[in-house]
Amino acid sequence: MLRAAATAGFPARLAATRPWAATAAATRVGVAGAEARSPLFRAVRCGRVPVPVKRVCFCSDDASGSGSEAEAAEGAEAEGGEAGEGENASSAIAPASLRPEDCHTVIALPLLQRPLFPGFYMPVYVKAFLVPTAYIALYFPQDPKLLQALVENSKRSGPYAGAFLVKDDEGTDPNIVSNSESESSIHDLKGKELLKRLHDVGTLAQITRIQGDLVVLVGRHRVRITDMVAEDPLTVKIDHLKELPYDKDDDVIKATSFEVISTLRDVLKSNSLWKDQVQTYTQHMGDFNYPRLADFGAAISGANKLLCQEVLEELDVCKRLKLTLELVKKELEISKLQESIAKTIEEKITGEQRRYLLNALLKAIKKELGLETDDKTALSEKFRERIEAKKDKCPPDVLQVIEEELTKLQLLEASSSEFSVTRNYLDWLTVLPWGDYSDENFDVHHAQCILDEDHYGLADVKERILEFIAVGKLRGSSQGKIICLSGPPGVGKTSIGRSIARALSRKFYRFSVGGLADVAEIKGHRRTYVGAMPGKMVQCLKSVGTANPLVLIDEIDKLGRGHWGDPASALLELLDPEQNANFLDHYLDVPIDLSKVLFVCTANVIEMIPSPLLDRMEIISIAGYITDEKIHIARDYLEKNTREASGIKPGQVEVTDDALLALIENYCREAGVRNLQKHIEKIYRKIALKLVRQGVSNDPTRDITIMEANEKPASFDVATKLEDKNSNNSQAEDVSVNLNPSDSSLENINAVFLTTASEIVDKSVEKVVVNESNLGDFVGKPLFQAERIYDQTPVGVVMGLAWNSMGGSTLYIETAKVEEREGKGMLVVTGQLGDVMKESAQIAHTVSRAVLQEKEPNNPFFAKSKLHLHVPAGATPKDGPSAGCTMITSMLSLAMGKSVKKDLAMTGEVTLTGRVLPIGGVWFLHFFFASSLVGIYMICVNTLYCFSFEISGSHVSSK
Ligand SMILES: Nc1ncnc2c1ncn2[C@@H]1O[C@H](COP(=O)(O)OP(=O)(O)OP(=O)(O)O)[C@@H](O)[C@H]1O
Repeated sequence: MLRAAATAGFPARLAATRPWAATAAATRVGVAGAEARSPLFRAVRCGRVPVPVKRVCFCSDDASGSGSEAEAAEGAEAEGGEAGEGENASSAIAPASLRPEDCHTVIALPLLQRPLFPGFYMPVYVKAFLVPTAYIALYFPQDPKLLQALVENSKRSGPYAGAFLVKDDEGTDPNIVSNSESESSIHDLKGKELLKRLHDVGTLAQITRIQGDLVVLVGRHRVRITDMVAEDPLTVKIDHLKELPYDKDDDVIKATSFEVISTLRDVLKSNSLWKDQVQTYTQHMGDFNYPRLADFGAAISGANKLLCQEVLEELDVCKRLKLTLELVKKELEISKLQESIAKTIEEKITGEQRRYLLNALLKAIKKELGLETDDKTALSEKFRERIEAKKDKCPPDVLQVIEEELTKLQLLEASSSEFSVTRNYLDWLTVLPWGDYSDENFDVHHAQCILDEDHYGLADVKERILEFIAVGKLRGSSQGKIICLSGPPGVGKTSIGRSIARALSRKFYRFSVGGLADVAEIKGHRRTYVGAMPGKMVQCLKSVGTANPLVLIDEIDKLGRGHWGDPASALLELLDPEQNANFLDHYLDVPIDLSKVLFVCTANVIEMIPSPLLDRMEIISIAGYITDEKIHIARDYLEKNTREASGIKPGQVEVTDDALLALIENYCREAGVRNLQKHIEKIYRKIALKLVRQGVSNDPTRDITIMEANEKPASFDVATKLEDKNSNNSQAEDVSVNLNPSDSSLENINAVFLTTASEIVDKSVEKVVVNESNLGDFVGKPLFQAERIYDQTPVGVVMGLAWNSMGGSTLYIETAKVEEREGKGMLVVTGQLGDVMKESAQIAHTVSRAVLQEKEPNNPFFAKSKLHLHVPAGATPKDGPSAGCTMITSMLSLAMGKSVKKDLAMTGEVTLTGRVLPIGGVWFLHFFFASSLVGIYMICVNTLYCFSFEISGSHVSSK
């Protein structure tokens, strides 16, 4: 098997990619002084063509004919001797007795990778077994017979063989390194088949040594195969080829050779690898001549084998030089590319290294100058500084924990995960406002002002808050209390919480517990968890920076029921004044005093608040607003805020009282004012668009522009302008006309002018008026229609009151007689009534009968009449017992033939004995009905009434 001679000291990689390099390494001899001796090397290094000097050449030189055979043999022996130093001397080849020119029959050696050039060495291995690695099977087939024949042949007739490049299989890319498969296939070929695969032109190679399976060849001159003599090993007849005669002084040849040398020199400059090779080769090159230069260039280039074979086959020296020039030029390009790649990579590496070094240097310098300590020390110092300021107020056990953690921090590796856990823990511990309380303001008048400033009405609520402040003033400190504001959405619970904080000069923090299911949100995670965080209360203290803030816990009635513990119980610990002086957060692991925190909770429905929590709270109910209050809130608070927020000036818009009333009655009937606020915002957005479309800009810079225009010394025809401004409102900027620099009373004129200009700006805008008639343009069609369907309620029809999701509404209860006959007394009900309401209707029927019996004992109406009771809006399901008294009144009205007052509505459950039960949420209904239907009275309040009915004139009503 065949192996490249990648000898020690020469990288195998290089041997694989540049066979000539491997050759050089295998044949390296002492090169000291070679550079100085070699004319070609000097030529290449200096860029000048040296004068050809006759000298003894290492190998035969057919082209120049210089050097005797004896000398060549001597050189070969010297080489062989040196290379084989310390090895078996019997393996050395005896000096050739036969002159190369006399050698006409040679063993043909197939070369797979590159042709052998005259004057160059090529080591080959001839092995009897297959080496599976393609990369070392470079030059020679494995063939025991061949090796034997070569040895015998060299002893018998002379140490010569023919080295011929193998042709590629058809369709094979010559640029792709052949694999061991194709190599092994060539070794299977014998005789003519092998001959067919060889290039005709090759090199007569002198076998300088055979040592074991290593055969060292040196190229002598070109030969051509003429015939086959023997098949195994393949022996061929050859013709000796000589270069065509050429003129040494021919300009083209000279110029081409100069260019080759100059290119070689350039390559040499950029490629240090080449320098080595050139040194090695040039010392054995012998005299300089053109054909040798061409061979040299081609041989050391990394060109593919076909291009090299082309050079080998070319006998015209000038053409050969040109071919070589192409190859070395390509080599130069590759060399440049190599250089740039190397440079880029080097830059990248050195850039990073440089930055690293500079950073390290900078750190060291800063440390040396005391400008910066290392990370750990800096951190510790930061934490110590923070806690130093609070040392007096901070509880001793907390100080001890901090100290321990700081010591631990110093011992930990900065890159360890525990370091970051400790650092975060210390960060939280030191940032909390230990014992840091804000000064409270117990001025009742001041608080009253603030509460009135922020909210209209709510007298009870404000009174309760003032009481709380008064107690705080007398005690000297306000105790941590839990106030719970309950009421429908949008009645101002959250905003009152904010106002209380402002009134007391406490910091305000709000968090919602609606849907909160994880106890860790309140109590924090244990520090051992990845990404652990303290609970909401600790976060609150960090964010407000004082230990006595007002904390608003929103939507407490919507607290979730968690899988990870019970949030309600956790909240209990937080809110309970008995427990919260030592509130323990899982993350912080040291007790925090929350007893000075004022907790305000909000809830829509207090029934939904867990009872242990409710037990500890002081409930303040906010019922909702009646129409009158809503108008005030809308006018004085919502409209004002919205106008400012939308950048509209007060003079540019007017929303009439009618419009506000219509808005409240037909669009925003709910208890709160959030929806009303949204509608007002909608109106103002539309007005803003309208104003901008009219070309209005409330940008203050426009006024300044006008003022600047007036600062010029100029006179102004005020009378004319005043006339003009009324006739043309869009000319605010055109006021600097009729300027007369000679006018003496400029100041006065300018003053008038400024007033005029601002008036023009104001007057140029058409005021937008929103009234009842155009309200629909701003907020769309009304959502609610008037519920009154009778101007005068007929006999058997009574207005009732009902509760719904919007708060409440009125509904009519109608009773009609279907037929009257003896024994037909019965009741039919319709109107999607639920079971409770149906039962209520039956009760009403019985009670009515009893009442009529009592009032008009002779009236047989109920005994004889089949009645139909209907509650209109049949598509809406209705249920509940509270329509009892309304139904009785309706039936009695029919029975007695007397109508009910038109402005009378009622509600209340009636027992079978005729007693009216208290109604839940009467206050609620009161507000709605009083706000929506003027003149309707409620007859049932929270006290227990005995049912009676009154007939006044032609009317009937219950009492
Ligand atoms: N009496 C009032 N005077 C002035 N503005 C009020 C009044 N009541 C409510 N508002 C305003 O109504 C808006 C809604 O109030 P807020 O958000 O406090 O309602 P809420 O009761 O907390 O509602 P929810 O239960 O949905 O949280 C706020 O802009 C608030 O300023």
